[in-house]
Amino acid sequence: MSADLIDGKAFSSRVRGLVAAGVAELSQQGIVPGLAVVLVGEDPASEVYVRNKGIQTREAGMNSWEHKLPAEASQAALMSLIAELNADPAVHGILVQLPLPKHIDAEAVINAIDPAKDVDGFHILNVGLLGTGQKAMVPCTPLGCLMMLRDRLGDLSGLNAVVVGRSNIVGKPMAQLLLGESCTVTIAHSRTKDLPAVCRSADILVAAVGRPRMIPGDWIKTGATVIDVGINRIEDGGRTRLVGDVDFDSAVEVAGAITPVPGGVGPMTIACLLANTLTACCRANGLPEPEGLTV
Ligand SMILES: Nc1nc(=O)c2c([nH]1)NC[C@@H]1CN(c3ccc(C(=O)N[C@@H](CCC(=O)O)C(=O)O)cc3)C=[N+]21
Repeated sequence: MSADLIDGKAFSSRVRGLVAAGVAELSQQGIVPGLAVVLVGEDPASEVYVRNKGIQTREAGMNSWEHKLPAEASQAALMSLIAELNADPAVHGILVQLPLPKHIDAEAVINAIDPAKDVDGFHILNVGLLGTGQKAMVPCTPLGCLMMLRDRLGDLSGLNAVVVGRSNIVGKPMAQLLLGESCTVTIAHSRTKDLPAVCRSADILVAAVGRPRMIPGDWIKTGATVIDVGINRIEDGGRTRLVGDVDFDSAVEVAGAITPVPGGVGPMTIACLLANTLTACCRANGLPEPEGLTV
């Protein structure tokens, strides 16, 4: 048996099409959504990623700004940039690329962002809104995963969902979203007892641990839907390539459906960033929210 592939690349291009249509509608009222991305320091991988975001933002018809600060930039300099972006009515979304250099208090920076412009959904206000089932800005990666799950499975209620990984960025918000869909949710992590057995109980398995190919096929229930959030760069015969947290070759034999890496969750993350920027812009202007792009 071989699992169906959940094509995140194709799905993300549909999402970006919906965003572009929403942006075009807004433009008739003279409104252009804008996303500001802040990058501190010069990590080559981050720069590639930030450049891709900029390209896709402009392709959707939105304004895009990149603010690059040197690695040694002070906390105060970063805070004053955030204050400027908060006050700028042309900026509807603010993303501060993580991780930040060690001398910067990342929590303080994130919580200084206007929650209405927090398109990453990392501000404590948005975390609390999501946790209490209220309208929030939802973190992009979990939002993209949920879109793919709904598309594949329709109603998720009553399904056993296991999220492996408890990060604030993916694991915890993913679990909240699945609970909101009435799944029975387990958050597993490095201290979980008998992780293989816990994973085998999952109808929906979301892997977000950041350890290359950690989850083999024999941890997966036959027919399960597997969402692989991991994007790990590994050495393979002198070359580097990307692999997920799931051992794709063995998992594909057991799962009912699985996201590949690359071409799965990654492209959906960027598409959802654009979706959140459109949503933030609509809310800022008191307009109805785009359909199919929010939870
Ligand atoms: N505040 C903040 N928000 C983020 O959302 C955020 C961040 N900081 N810091 C870095 C991580 C990383 N991240 C990725 C998104 C898409 C791909 C992506 O599209 N990957 C392609 C492969 C790209 C390649 O070939 O390298 C894929 O999976 O198909 C990768 C990585 C968002 N992040």
